[in-house]
Amino acid sequence: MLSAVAKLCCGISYPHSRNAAGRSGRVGSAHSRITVRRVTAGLFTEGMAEGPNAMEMDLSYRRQGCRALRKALEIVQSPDGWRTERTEDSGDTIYSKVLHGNRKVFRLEAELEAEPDELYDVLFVKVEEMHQWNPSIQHIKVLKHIGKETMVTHEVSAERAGNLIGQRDFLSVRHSLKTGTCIYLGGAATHLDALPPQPGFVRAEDGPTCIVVQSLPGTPGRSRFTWLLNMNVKGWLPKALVNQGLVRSQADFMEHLRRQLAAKGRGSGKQRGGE
Ligand SMILES: CC(C)CCC[C@@H](C)[C@H]1CC[C@H]2[C@@H]3CC=C4C[C@@H](O)CC[C@]4(C)[C@H]3CC[C@]12C
Repeated sequence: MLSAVAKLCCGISYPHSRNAAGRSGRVGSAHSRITVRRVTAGLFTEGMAEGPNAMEMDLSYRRQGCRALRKALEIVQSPDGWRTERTEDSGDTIYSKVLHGNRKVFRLEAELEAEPDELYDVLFVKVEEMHQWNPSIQHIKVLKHIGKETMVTHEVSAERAGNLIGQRDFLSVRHSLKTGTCIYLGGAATHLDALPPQPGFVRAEDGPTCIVVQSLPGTPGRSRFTWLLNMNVKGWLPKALVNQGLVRSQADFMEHLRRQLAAKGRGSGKQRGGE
């Protein structure tokens, strides 16, 4: 499953280069494949990139996004070493695992009242609106779109998010992948010359992180939601406090996401309630 997704991830990100590589027959070594991609990618990002450097940058962000998703999936799908951190009344469970280098990551498993496509819309397409329904976020700005699947975003957490951790900002590459019944959202910290760390802000690092949303066979309108939170909040803070804050913000996020999905449902007449 994992390797299939990893292949899809890279394949779908470069469908045009895959065709070009196929036509020219240069699919032999990894090196020749990369060469073909370099040449063809620019043709399809016209209008977004200016000049050869910008083209290279776009390609680099695509690669970073793809790699982030692949790495995050590796972590989230690894079967061993998870312990239950917390079970919510909603049925959500948060598991944690300590990775090499002593980094603790959190995996949240939930079922949601929404189709994968709806979640794709709320969490990826309309990412800039997230602060409107999630008080842990002060603002999110898409700084760069690279095709439909990849973007570079700047995120600022609200002062109250994570309680004692304090406000943070993040610069991330976000990459998405849709298959028939599943959506994958991956992300990782990145760099953008135009947005170096801001004075007065501690720049935290998100990722490799991912959200996987799968439709549930036999229950239309519901999906299974898996979220890997893998964050270096930076700064000098006691580990126990950081980990507590992270679990808390993960649980809070779900509460607000559910509320938003319910509100959207009512808006479109899908659900009745509150009258
Ligand atoms: C503990 C403190 C420092 C931070 C608390 C806020 C955390 C939970 C916030 C800050 C930025 C947020 C992320 C911003 C952007 C995205 C991309 C989207 O496609 C899925 C959700 C995701 C991945 C958010 C998850 C929640 C998030 C990580």
